[in-house]
Amino acid sequence: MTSEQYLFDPSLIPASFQESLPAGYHIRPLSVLDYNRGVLEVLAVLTTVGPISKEEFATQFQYWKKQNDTYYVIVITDAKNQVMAIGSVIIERKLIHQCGLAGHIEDIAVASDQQGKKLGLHLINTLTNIAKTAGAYKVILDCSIENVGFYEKCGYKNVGAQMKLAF
Ligand SMILES: CC(=O)SCCNC(=O)CCNC(=O)[C@H](O)C(C)(C)COP(=O)(O)OP(=O)(O)OC[C@H]1O[C@@H](n2cnc3c(N)ncnc32)[C@H](O)[C@@H]1OP(=O)(O)O
Repeated sequence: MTSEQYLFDPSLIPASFQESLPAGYHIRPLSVLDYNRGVLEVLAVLTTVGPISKEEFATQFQYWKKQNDTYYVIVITDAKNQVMAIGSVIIERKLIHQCGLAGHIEDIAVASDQQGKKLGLHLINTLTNIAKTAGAYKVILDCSIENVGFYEKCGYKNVGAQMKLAF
């Protein structure tokens, strides 16, 4: 039997983050097998996902995996290993701050029927810790006005404006 392929080493998520989750839930790196565990359906609570084949999912997963130390996508699963929540932090390598690292939190989604159980808070705490452990000097994110209160509960501060040019 081959072992499951994760996006990054699961030991980068400290046991204490696991232990503080509500009973029956598990937090771990994205797996290539999560395609069949509802990961795209969870992301659809955030925005349009579009049709993505199993092959396209695997290709994206392998691309992320090859960019070592850059893409950290985590999921929270239930007791049946079905995906209930997902989030990412991308580690940017800068020139400023002496070639400093900045974490960018992206694409946070908790399944509609799982919201309000602190899964979002656990995602953000875990992603923030991953960025800190990687050596980032800051973590930033964009969100709607409606979600500012959530991120404040996670310890983040509202410090500016978001600019966008959509194509
Ligand atoms: C960078 C980005 O991706 S921004 C996009 C974020 N994602 C979305 O908007 C998709 C749809 N929404 C969701 O997936 C979820 O509702 C999330 C991620 C916003 C929140 O996740 P949840 O698991 O429901 O929140 P969680 O239970 O962890 O809440 C933690 C605290 O924040 C509060 N909170 C949750 N959502 C909000 C909100 N929109 N505004 C104000 N406070 C909030 C909760 O009441 C809780 O407070 P408490 O500690 O006083 O009880």
